Amino acid sequence: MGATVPDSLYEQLFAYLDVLLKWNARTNLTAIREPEEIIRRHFGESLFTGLKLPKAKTLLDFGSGAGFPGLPIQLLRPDLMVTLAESQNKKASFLREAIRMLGLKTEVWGNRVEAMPESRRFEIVTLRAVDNMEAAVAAALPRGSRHLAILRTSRQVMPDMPGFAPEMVIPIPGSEDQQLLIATRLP
Ligand SMILES: C[S@@+](CC[C@H](N)C(=O)[O-])C[C@H]1O[C@@H](n2cnc3c(N)ncnc32)[C@H](O)[C@@H]1O
Repeated sequence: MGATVPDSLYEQLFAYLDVLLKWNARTNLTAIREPEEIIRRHFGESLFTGLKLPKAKTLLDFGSGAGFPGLPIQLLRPDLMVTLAESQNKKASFLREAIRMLGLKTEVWGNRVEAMPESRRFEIVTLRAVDNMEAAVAAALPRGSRHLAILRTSRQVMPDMPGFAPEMVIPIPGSEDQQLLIATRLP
């Protein structure tokens, strides 16, 4: 991955890691606590996703948690208008702080995605590790105007995605069975 993630990004990624570790020591943002694991799993999978996504102007990260995959994607693709949707207050507060500290213009929607005005649509919607994938995909469908990008394990049942066709399933390098599913809206 080092060959494709620009060197200029590492300073920002380490700054993000630093603030995440500080917040995670006193509030539970992510169950993964080891910095090496955070880099490998959270950063690695998010950056891999960012490298594989089609060109677009807008992206919604559905249930962003501590910012994955949306925030590393934002760092990798500063041209993209990224919205991080996170319904838990403390996680949304962390995301606002990380964005301020990194000097980004990323939007945080600190509520459930279902509460967004119906008119809000995004070219790409990403979903990773959301608790109820079926319900989340159902809520994500009307928000995605072109693509859904779902990080899932190969053992999970393929979600029902009416109006979308699975286009690519890409294994995540270095993981046991994680994969990136990209689905495209049917014409
Ligand atoms: C298990 S965490 C995963 C976070 C992150 N995507 C990751 O991969 O580390 C799922 C997050 O989705 C949030 N969430 C679940 N349903 C949501 C909804 N409908 N709208 C906004 N956030 C939601 C939860 O609050 C939780 O923080």
